[in-house]
Amino acid sequence: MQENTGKTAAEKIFDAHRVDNPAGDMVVLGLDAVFCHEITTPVAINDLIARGKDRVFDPSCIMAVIDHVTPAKDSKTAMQGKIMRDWARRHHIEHFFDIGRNGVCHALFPEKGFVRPGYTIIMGDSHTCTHGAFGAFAAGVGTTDLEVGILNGVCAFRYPRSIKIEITGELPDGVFAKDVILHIIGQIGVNGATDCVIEFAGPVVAAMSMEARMTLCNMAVEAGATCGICYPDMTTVEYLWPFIRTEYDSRQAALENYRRWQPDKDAVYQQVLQFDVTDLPPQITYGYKPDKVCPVSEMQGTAVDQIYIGSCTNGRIEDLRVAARVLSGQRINDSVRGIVSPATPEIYQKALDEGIIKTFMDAGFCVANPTCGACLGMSCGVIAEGEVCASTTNRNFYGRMGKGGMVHLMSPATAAATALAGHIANSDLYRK
Ligand SMILES: CC(C)[C@H](C(=O)O)[C@@H](O)C(=O)O
Ligand code: SF4
Repeated sequence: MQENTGKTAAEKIFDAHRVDNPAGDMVVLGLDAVFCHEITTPVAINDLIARGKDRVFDPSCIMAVIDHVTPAKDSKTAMQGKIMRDWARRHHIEHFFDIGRNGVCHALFPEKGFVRPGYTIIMGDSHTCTHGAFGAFAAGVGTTDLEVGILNGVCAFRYPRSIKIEITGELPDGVFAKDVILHIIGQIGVNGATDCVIEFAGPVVAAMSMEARMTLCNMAVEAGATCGICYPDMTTVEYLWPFIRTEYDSRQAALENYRRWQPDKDAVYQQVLQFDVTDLPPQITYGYKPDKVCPVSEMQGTAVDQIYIGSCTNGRIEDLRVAARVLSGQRINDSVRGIVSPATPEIYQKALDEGIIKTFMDAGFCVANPTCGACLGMSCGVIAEGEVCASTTNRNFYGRMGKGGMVHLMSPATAAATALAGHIANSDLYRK
């Protein structure tokens, strides 16, 4: 622990939330929120019940959703939903999102205003790092930590080491946050940031929307990071304003307050890396690990069977807008099938209002309800053995979207262009 130097963003959050220092560099943090979904939470709930500890530390700090397989596809997933539902009712968990109001957790919870700069958040889900886009420390945890979090509102972590990644230059047309993060992971590798917090800094991040920052932070875990963090600024305040307007006299006042979660100038990093994205072409994965990354042009013409647009990485309204721009007025190739799943009901509604759903349907896409489903090969678009899916998701492990299937990760623009061509292709939004 550094005592006499400036602090990183994560160090500031840790120092403000420390409730105990059990041993060595372990720190027990007080939690601002515990997020829950129906795949990992029922295991924790059942264990707490078995141990006679069926309690929650503060129902107002628990946000829960049924999102991974919804509507349920079989008796097992129906039971997982039921356990969540009964638990939420029993403990008066108000922020519980069931069918009709449910969407992919990492898109839904920010949209509901549950994340704030400086917050500490845990969830039994590896992409909890997404919420660091707001300047929070948000980390995926296992069942034991989740149980302790639910019961006592605390979680033990090692005092964080941070890597600062400065993204400079200017993003070319048709190149997006997804291309940037794929490129970074391709360069630093799947272990490049193991057990570290990545701070995403620099002018390109400062110019990004909250949606784009979430895409960036979402894949921090694919480089091994505990969390990705973007610095809270006016973009953050603007996004949160509907939820915080009663707390602050002005946006400026909110910003002044949130600035304390930015790192100090003399903070000490394990590593500082720079990426100039001015000449970055659209990126794609070619193997079974997210660091097998190359320019889309190198994969041009590769056959695919299915195109999937959705997930906590790229199922937000901006993503659907970009894909719809590429598809506009055209039909996808007869040789492929397209599936789009807007990540939340609010995104779905916006996409309807803006005519985006019509664009997708006219193009020949199947519009699925908001759910993780196909992303982890559980429902709504599982691929067959030997099939290939062009996907806007975050994981390309062997069989991820279906046993024996292959996944290529890419941006929504590339996915839409691939759907039109019937094989991997750059979108015409990319002009170089
Ligand atoms: C089901 C859940 C535990 C899992 C995760 O933690 O990441 C899922 O969301 C995924 O993306 O594979
Ligand atoms: S959308 Fe995919 S990566 Fe994101 S939480 Fe769901 S299953 Fe995990």
